[in-house]
Amino acid sequence: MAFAFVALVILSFVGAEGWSVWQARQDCLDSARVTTINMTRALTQHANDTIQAADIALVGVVEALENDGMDEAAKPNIKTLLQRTVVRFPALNTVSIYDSQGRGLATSRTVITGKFAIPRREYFRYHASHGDATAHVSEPVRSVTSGQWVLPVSRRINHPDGSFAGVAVATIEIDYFAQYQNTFDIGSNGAILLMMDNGTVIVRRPYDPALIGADLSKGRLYRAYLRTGEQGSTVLTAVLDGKERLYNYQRLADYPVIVSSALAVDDVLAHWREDKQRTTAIEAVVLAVLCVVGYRLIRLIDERERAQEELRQAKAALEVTNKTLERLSLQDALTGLGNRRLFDTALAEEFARAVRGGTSLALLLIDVDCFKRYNDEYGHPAGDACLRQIGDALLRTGSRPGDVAVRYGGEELAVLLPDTDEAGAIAMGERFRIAIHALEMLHVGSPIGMVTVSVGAAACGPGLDSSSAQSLVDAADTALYTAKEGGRNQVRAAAPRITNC
Ligand SMILES: Nc1nc2c(ncn2[C@@H]2O[C@H](COP(=O)(O)OP(=O)(O)OP(=O)(O)O)[C@@H](O)[C@H]2O)c(=O)[nH]1
Repeated sequence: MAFAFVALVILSFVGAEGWSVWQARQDCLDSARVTTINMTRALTQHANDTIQAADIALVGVVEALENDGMDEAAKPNIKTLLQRTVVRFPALNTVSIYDSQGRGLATSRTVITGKFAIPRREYFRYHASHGDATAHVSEPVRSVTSGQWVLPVSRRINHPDGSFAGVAVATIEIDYFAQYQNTFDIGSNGAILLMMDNGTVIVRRPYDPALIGADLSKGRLYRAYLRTGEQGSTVLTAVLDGKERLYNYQRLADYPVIVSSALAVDDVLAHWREDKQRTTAIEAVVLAVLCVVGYRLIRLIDERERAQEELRQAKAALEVTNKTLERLSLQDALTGLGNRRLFDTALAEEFARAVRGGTSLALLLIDVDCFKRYNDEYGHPAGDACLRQIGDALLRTGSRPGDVAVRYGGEELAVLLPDTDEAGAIAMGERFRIAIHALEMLHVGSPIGMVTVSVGAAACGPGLDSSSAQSLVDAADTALYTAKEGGRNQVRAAAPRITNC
């Protein structure tokens, strides 16, 4: 029972613990998901605003060029316009103008490090072949004017007749995005990614220049993006570093760029794990105390129940012993009949019952005839044996269950007969006398040579006064005396005065 209790407590604890661990893990991941959603939103807004700033700058530049022309005379003004534009939009690295052949016409930069021409650039070829007047965001490239990694945003410049006049390009330093990414707390294993919507990396945190321009279109995150659409969340193990992360991603509304932020599952759960270890240790101690106390308590209850059971058994044994002792204390050891004590108690009870119930009560006093001579002739032990046989005969000679047969004293026996009148008492006395005579025990000292008894019978009926019990005994004794006087071996009733009382 105590072990069952301990097992039950431990099982309940483990079950509840398992459920709460799962629940707490889910809660942590849910709140991390909200964090990544908010981060992604801020990063998306920032990327959108930055590209939009470049686009707005280009709109002004292209408008001015298309209105004022791009000939040699306009060049100084163009340069000033470009430099002012860069100053107005701090996100911009450079704003440059290229002619229809891809040759550099003007740039906001004062120093040009590379070859100032872009005929092979993807965006140049795009604008040369597309007449649309929208901004074009290209994959990151190394700037031809500064050599830095930049994100080009470009617009087509048209001649008045709508033919291709060249390209205006505003570049945003990749570092500008990287610095903004660094303002977020993503733990030691989180990640932020800005990529083209074809899977080409613009910049990633942790920063790695080797990753700029890398193709992640085969990656799991990109595949998740393709599956779910413009935005979503997912838990993935990154191919780049093998870390399991909770990702949130979103495509910019106006530009072909995707932003993703991610927190490592290990980082997310680290705090919780620390707390969990602490609380689990405390819970384990409490559980252990509970088990020990509960175990001891149940052992004590068991022991108490055992002690109570032993006590119950001892009490039952005692009751049996008491009953035996009580029976023995009321029994005559020689004849097995009741003893004088039993007679006195039974007489008082039966007499009271007869008074209460208005019934009759009879008493027989039975005395062995010439027993002194029997003893003298056959010896005292033989006398004892004779008395035993007489006792047996009394018990055998069908008295009613309520009758009480006792050894009244010495060789004198008595039988109390409830609800019996004088006639009944005489009849019963006769039956006893005959039964004893029928034993045919030799007695040379007796007038008829056999053991016989004399019986004195007395009875009393309704209207008794309760002090008359002794009168009944006296009457039976007198009757017995009369039987002896009358020659023994006979039944005599008491004088009418007694029996009709
Ligand atoms: N063996 C034996 N004898 C007993 C016992 N109790 C009484 N006696 C004897 O019974 C005898 C009774 O003798 P008495 O009272 O003189 O009467 P009786 O010889 O029977 O003569 P009557 O009663 O007149 O017929 C005595 O000798 C007692 O010793 C007993 O338990 N065992």
